[in-house]
Amino acid sequence: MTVSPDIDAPLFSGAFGSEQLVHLADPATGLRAVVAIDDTTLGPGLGGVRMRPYASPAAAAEEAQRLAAAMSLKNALAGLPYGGAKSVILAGGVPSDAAGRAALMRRFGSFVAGLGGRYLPGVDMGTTTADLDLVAASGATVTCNDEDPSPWTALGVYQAIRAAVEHRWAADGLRDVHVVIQGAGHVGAVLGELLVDAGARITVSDVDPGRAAAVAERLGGTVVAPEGVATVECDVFAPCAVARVVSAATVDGLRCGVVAGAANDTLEDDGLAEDLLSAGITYVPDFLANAGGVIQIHGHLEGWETDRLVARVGAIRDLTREVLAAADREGTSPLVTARVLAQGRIDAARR
Ligand SMILES: NC(=O)c1ccc[n+]([C@@H]2O[C@H](COP(=O)([O-])OP(=O)(O)OC[C@H]3O[C@@H](n4cnc5c(N)ncnc54)[C@H](O)[C@@H]3O)[C@@H](O)[C@H]2O)c1
Repeated sequence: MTVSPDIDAPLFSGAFGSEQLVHLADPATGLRAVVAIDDTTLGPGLGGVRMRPYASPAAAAEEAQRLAAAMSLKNALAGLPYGGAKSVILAGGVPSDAAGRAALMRRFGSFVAGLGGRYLPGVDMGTTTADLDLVAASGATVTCNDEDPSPWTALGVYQAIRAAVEHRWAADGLRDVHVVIQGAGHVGAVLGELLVDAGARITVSDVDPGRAAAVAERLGGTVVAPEGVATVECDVFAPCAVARVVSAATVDGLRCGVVAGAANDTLEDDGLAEDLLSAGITYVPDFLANAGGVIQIHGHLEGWETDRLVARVGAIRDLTREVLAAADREGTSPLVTARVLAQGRIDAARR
């Protein structure tokens, strides 16, 4: 039998890396989307809907898969009953008018409903709670609600920073600790408040200079230009803006003792965790530090009181301490330790 090269050729490197990879297309509304369900061992795949331009459909699928895999680790490490998933909508085909966008979101919702609850979508970069209401109107179960999870994400990052500072310098609290916050948005601005309330000193950077200035003025911090943010001498660098801030090009320029922030995909590749270790920089894995938002989503679905939510998000501090101590003992990077812990929980549930 001859196999057609077209059939035999791999689609792209990670084509079979997810439990389920679904390509959605609806020419009538302009919808082109990919849903990556990474793993549902612990429960339905929880993860946001991202909408942005992609260079190619393969690039969109690869991003969905990579982000979905990170969601599996995040949910498992946080002890939540969810697997990991993510979807991306290719912005190139999305109509610019409100009615066209609404029709596309409804169609996306009907596709997601057809997955039978295996995927629980929420808000992510480029989508809003209004979009997700339309997705829900088509029968899909969605996880977002009117409460913005960002303050809870900020609280989790704050707890991770506290733990990392205590671990790194055997310090008691954050008094006079200098934290550089990249991104004065929903998470960064609240994180700044928590840090300053705890006695820390902050430097803020944002590509929107007005936003950085407003936060710095309100909290008594200073502003640094976006180009220079990663090389400021400080105790803690907190990336709360874009992905892949720590890269082969930037890692040698870092002048901090700790990297801990909200941005997903902080490291350009996993090997950089070893470089940070060799440079004596304590790295808190992003999927550990930024889990406050998914904990809030779960708490909302379960009807938790605020006290319970504060305690669960606060537990990120203990977990960070455990991960950093175990990494030291094992002589590995915290990324490896956190990943092994999260994967171990998934594997144990699978048995
Ligand atoms: N919001 C959440 O609950 C949550 C949860 C998990 C992870 N995250 C991640 O945390 C990060 C921040 O989330 P957010 O909700 O605060 O986003 P946001 O859009 O509200 O804020 C991001 C800010 O970063 C700024 N920015 C963009 N590029 C920049 C650059 N190169 N240098 C400096 N500033 C830059 C933007 O102008 C904006 O003010 C994102 O990477 C997001 O994926 C957020």
